[in-house]
Amino acid sequence: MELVLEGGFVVPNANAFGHTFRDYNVEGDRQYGVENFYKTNHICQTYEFVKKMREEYGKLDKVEMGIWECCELLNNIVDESDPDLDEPQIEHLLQTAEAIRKDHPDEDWLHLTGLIHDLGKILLHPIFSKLPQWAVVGDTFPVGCAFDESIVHHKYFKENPDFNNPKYNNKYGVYSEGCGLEKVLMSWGHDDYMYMVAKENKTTLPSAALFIIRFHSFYALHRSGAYKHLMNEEDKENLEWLKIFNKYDLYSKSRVRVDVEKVKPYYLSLIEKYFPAKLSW
Ligand SMILES: O[C@H]1[C@H](O)[C@@H](O)[C@H](O)[C@@H](O)[C@H]1O
Ligand SMILES: [Fe+2]
Ligand SMILES: [Fe+2]
Repeated sequence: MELVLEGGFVVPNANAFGHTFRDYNVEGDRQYGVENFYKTNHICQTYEFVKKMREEYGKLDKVEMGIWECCELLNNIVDESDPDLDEPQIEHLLQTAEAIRKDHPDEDWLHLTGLIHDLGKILLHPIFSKLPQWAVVGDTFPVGCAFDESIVHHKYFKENPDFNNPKYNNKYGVYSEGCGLEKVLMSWGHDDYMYMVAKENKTTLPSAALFIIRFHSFYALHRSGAYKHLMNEEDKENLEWLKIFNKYDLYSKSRVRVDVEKVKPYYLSLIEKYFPAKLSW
């Protein structure tokens, strides 16, 4: 009973644990850990915290390495916020990229976006002083304005200091109608970091790719349609690509293995096309 979409990527009806995807309410050890993760995440991600992290990690002075090198470093990293997957991250990157390639064979930029979208999780590695999980993974949301009800485990925001700050706890907060997501500070994590890395290292990927990387965990926007009042025209166009991308990011999380050595030459050629050989991280 699998649903077949246009080109050939088959959307499975269960995640790696045999549950429906993104179900934050099923009972079990994994879910317990995920809920605890969001509790800390929602309490600690404040406007001040995000500003500090963007400043520190925006320096990109931690290490020099290539894109593929980083993929390999992610080999032992497991994301504790994810209710659908507990495989090492490199599997997820290749599964996403390969699923996109099946349905959109000519959009090579989108294949590469699939491969690199989660590379920011390298912040969990000891070379980045091993940031805690709550500051790297999980869904993201704007800070500096009210936390929308559609964000997973919303109740934990009550303990976030910004929740009671009148500067931040209303619809627009520090932003204005149609100001553009470019200007919006998002909770700190792998998305914003990888966006900075790609941009500052002068990738030639199109703007839709950078948008996908930066906002792929922003489910309140691309799944629930919240925060639309902050978007500008360019955001609206890019959001369509993000929605296409999300299907592969989410539903390729199954136990299907990818033959790394077989697909590696193809991805190395894309990396060469869109990135310098070494990047500053
Ligand atoms: O748990 C997951 C995981 O951390 C993903 O990488 C992120 O993009 C998702 O938004 C999140 O729900
Ligand atoms: Fe992600
Ligand atoms: Fe992902």
